[in-house]
Amino acid sequence: MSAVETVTQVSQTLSALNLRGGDQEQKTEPYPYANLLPHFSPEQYPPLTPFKHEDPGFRALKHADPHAFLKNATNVVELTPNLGTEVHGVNLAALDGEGRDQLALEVARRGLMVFRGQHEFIDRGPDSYLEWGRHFGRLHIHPTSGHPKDYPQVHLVYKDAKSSYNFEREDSITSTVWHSDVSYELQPPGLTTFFLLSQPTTGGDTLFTSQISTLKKLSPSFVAFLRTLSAVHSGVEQAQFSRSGKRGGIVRREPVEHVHPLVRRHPVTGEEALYVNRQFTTRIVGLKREESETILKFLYDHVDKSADLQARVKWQPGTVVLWDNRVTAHSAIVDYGKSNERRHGARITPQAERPIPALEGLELPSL
Ligand SMILES: O=C(O)CCC(=O)C(=O)O
Ligand SMILES: [Fe+2]
Repeated sequence: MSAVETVTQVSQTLSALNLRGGDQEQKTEPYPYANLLPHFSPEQYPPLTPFKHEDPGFRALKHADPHAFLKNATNVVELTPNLGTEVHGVNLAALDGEGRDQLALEVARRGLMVFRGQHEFIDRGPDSYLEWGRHFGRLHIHPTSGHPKDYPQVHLVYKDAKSSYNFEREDSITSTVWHSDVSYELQPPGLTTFFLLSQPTTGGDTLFTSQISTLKKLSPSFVAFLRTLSAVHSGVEQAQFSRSGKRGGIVRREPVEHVHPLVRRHPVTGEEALYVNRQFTTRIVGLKREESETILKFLYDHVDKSADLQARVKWQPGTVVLWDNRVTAHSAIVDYGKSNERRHGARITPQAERPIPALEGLELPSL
């Protein structure tokens, strides 16, 4: 083969490869949720201000049949005795105001609800997510997380081959971090909606636990003591994690710390729930450091190992999950890292009331 022939053959091979590359590109579908990819605007937000929260669950209490929103259900399964109901056949996108109120009440009662087949809800897009969330309360804007461009109220979780905006700890043996979302806020979230736009073939389930049941496991005299306590919840570590370059590296609102009762009462159901979590609770007010550390460690260990109080959601395309952030805790499971598949989730996070102490009149010191 002459040098010219060799060059011609090489260039033909290259153009064939290019062509194939081109073909491949044409065949690769554009990502349908590209408009919802994480965006890290450098915008700065002022501190959140207090507001009056009116819980939608109260309205449902007055309804003759608070389960009317489930009338089209084809299957309703209790995931565990302690928390979680899975529903098939109900289209969340079609729920009117009364239906949404009833949903809020049922999520308060069951802690967690999993709705399958919600493609319409998910595909309606971000304006519809905001309209949905506003029914339940003032929408929280996360101080550090990524959000779809122009929609700061939509909190995103995201991981693919190139990037990860999860709250992961490379220096830990576990990805399990039980938490109640943004509990450092003065008025942390209540009825919370979360769904995946993209998910790995396997893995990436989400764990939930009932903080009502966690409390019920403890002896009455210990619970009576816990009711007298309050604890500091801090957003400082999350902000530092972000400032260190992880999770987009943006802090849009200065981190805050607030004191909440260790045992809070749900405003609608009246149930008492443990309200501390390993991610954000830093110390119990008024106790010596060692006492605070020992009690918190005991409570976190109790949550960690109480598999009998937990439910695990396995995601399917079209799954929408709702939880009551006041009476549950949850954790992502990051077991899919090696597959390099995309996991992309969106959360709509209405804030609720300032946590109500189970012990009436409990003094909550301001920091
Ligand atoms: O990614 C998950 O499974 C849970 C994420 C999470 O904790 C949240 O969005 O609040
Ligand atoms: Fe969370």
